[in-house]
Amino acid sequence: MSPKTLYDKIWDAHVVHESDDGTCLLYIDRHLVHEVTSPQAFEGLRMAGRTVRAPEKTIAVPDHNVPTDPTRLQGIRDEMSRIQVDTLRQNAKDFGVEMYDVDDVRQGIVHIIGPEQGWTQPGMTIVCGDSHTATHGAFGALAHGIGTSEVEHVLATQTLIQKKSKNMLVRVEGELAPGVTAKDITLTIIGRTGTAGGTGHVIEYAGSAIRALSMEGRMTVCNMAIEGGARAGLIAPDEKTYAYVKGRPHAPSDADWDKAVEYWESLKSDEGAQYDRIVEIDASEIAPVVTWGTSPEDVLPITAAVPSPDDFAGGKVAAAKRSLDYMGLTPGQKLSDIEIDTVFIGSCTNGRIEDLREVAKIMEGRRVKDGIRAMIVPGSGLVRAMAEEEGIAAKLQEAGFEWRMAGCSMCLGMNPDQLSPGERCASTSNRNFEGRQGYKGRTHLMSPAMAAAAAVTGRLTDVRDLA
Ligand SMILES: CC(C)[C@H](C(=O)O)[C@@H](O)C(=O)O
Ligand code: SF4
Repeated sequence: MSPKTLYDKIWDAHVVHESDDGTCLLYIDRHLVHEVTSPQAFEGLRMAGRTVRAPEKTIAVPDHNVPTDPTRLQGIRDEMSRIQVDTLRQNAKDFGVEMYDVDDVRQGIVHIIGPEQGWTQPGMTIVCGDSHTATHGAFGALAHGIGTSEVEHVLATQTLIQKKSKNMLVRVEGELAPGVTAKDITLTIIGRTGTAGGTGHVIEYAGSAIRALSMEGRMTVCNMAIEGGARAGLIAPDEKTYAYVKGRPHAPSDADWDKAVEYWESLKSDEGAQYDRIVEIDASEIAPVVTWGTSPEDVLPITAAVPSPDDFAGGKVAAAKRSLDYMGLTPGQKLSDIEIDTVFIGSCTNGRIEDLREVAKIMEGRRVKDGIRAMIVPGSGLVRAMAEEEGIAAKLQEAGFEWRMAGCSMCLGMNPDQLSPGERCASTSNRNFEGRQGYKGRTHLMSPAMAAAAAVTGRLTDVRDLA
């Protein structure tokens, strides 16, 4: 048998049928559903008189539209958002799908609660009507973002029609320098390969720097695979993965656990497996980075200066000009001189407990600069509860942060947490597109540590320089 990649193995284990043109029907192990991309899918089922094929493998949670202040418990004021969340509630009830509602401590961003509740496990196929489903790949699960018509197909059949992607390997070897985190790794990769670098591929992240990351860090890396153009991101499971999954509400237990681990042990790319593309990165060369433009590939070390359109070629010249204009930046300006108005810590990229601990560590003995709006939005009710129990929440509030309830929040402008026109934000989220965080809002992507440093000084700041 020829050597297989991790992607090949999970793929092969889930093919139900293959057509002559290579189109496959894949069995889906887990289906995560949120309020934005599911209403028409459930409506389609209803009109066709169908049921949900495997409600026990389906879980619903509202996250994008929910306000993150406690008033949401009295009902959502915005009509569109209220209708979407009410519709999810009704659909979950009608079709027998479990839902973590806004008053449930398990509620949170769909990609945070999947792993947290043990729904996400190695070797599984996982889908969600959301592009950042790639996050779950950190467990060695094949996790695809899908569209609403596919959501309907999966609800009805528990299968997905897919063509196999190519294999891409991103190997990050060596040790990270102090102040450099998983977010810097994933942004640096996209800076290097571009937002189209992974097109048509599933990326497997490997190498000693990836192995050294916690599960939280690995989720941060896989979360942004989609920003690098890939169909999914994957990391082979290991002892850290098993330790994270073990004991979670939906994880296998007792004899099932042993059987599961035995299978998970086989989920590694074989020696000699072929990749269509290989990218190698030296971890020791990665710096704390920020984005300067309106694409996640616009990445530079914080020690650099704002580029000039002349630094680019082809279509990128005009794109850079437009970006700089939108971002209100001048070529040659030092990145660390850029003043910010807002700091957002949260999202499915960096809203986990480890991220909040990192921020708390940086804020030790420091305060949010006067006049800066800084908010922390835990990725789930459980992350929030854990941070409160550990005393992190109180410390961060004392340091000047707002402490919110779980949701996508300011990661995208679908709920009340938004930037005003022209406002500039140091953000731990994953997209810096025009208007992403609010009309004419300006986003700089970075790690939680770097966002905390920006909160202290009121400008983009090298976390290594904090006095
Ligand atoms: C609203 C949803 C469909 C969207 C996605 O697919 O990613 C959102 O989560 C995002 O991050 O832009
Ligand atoms: S936190 Fe942001 S990126 Fe993640 S699912 Fe929500 S809107 Fe999408």
